Amino acid sequence: MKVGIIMGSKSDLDTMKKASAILDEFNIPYEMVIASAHRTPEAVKEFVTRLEDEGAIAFIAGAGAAAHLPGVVASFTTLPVIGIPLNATALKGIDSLLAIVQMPSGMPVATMAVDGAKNAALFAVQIGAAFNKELKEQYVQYRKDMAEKVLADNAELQGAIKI
Ligand SMILES: Nc1c(C(=O)O)ncn1[C@@H]1O[C@H](COP(=O)(O)O)[C@@H](O)[C@H]1O
Repeated sequence: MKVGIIMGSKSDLDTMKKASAILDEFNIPYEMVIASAHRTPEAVKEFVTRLEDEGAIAFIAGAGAAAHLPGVVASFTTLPVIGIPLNATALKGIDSLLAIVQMPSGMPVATMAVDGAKNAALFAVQIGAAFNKELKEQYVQYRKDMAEKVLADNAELQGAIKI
């Protein structure tokens, strides 16, 4: 099980590292590359087709501005593509959000929130967990830990209010 992470520019790296951090947490192998549908189209095709041949389960594709990258990744694979619109221009991610979410019928890209790299990786975890019992258990535990933290935060707040 492997995930392909692709971003359009080195300037996207800080945000995209939030996706690789989650995959690290779940011990899911990944390859992360900078490749652009506009600037290096052949590299995008090579990466996507190679990872699909190697048994990848999904792609995470992040791009800002005129974000054609996730759609172009989808054109080269039948695997699920998770798109992350990135805040990279004066339009603050609205440009890339609209570019990614408005895929033509028949060519879906699962679109996350602007800069939603963490959720993109969790979505990939969910895809893997549907077919892997161990990963599902890990993800269920992740949800429990998150719920416990909210409950603990609230208990702390209630304690502070009483004082
Ligand atoms: N949207 C795309 C694509 C593409 O869609 O192929 N290639 C680069 N970019 C985006 O352009 C923004 C600015 O890139 P630079 O900082 O390199 O000028 C980045 O957010 C990148 O993802």
